Amino acid sequence: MSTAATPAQAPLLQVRDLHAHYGKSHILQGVNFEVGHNAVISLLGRNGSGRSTTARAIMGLVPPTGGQVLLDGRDLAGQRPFAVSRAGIAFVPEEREVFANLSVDENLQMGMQRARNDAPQWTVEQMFDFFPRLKERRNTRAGNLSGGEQQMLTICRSLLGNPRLILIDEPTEGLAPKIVTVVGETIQEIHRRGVSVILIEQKLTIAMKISTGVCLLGHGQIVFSGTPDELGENPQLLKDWLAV
Ligand SMILES: Nc1ncnc2c1ncn2[C@@H]1O[C@H](COP(=O)(O)OP(=O)(O)OP(=O)(O)O)[C@@H](O)[C@H]1O
Repeated sequence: MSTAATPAQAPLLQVRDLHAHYGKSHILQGVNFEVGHNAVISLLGRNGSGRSTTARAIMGLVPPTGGQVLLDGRDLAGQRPFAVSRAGIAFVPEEREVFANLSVDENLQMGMQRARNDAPQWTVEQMFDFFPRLKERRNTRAGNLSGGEQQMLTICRSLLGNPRLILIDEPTEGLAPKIVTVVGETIQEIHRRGVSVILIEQKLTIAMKISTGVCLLGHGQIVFSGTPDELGENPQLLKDWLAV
């Protein structure tokens, strides 16, 4: 009996030679990286290195001027943000996105309604388990929440949409250390549930702890891809491309 080798599974997301401009400024100059199924990839780099622009170009919020964004082999580059989100990529932007006039509960219901057609993977009660503070404030208008609470709510609403990949831009920016830990644990739980994550993060410690892979962005290109351990063994990289 022949024992044909099983073909290796293609990555969930392949970003290939991605370019983006703001006016005449050529910000992304051929970004290449991959995100596997069930991976947490941290995108690291100095301020202004193009991490947010990479996220926005993947989401179609900045139209790419070249390259591909392949989700399971299907090119999403140049599609509208709504289509990218329907295809299974959710975005949690740095500036928290909540419906300010709706309660916490109503915001979460909105997330459920925007879920892709697959069997729902998450419930509102689970969101409250992640962030009990949101449960306490479930009847509060989202506009009256603190910045950290709004961040939690934005993550929960995105998850309820049933994404295959969630892109989170600087989730811990401006949060108290205790909340930073909770956000880190939540990302680990998202990962355990089989959803891949791209994490844009300034705090190297948390990125190194929870990521399966790290990519360093410099001058609009990926200058290093590897495991957190490989990056940790290369202090010169950290010196050259991160402010550490
Ligand atoms: N809307 C915009 N119009 C023009 N230039 C922009 C715009 N947004 C970002 N830039 C410029 O593009 C470059 C990359 O910015 P980007 O926000 O992607 O960087 P970043 O790595 O996410 O850093 P930061 O956390 O500081 O935003 C920077 O030089 C920035 O000034």
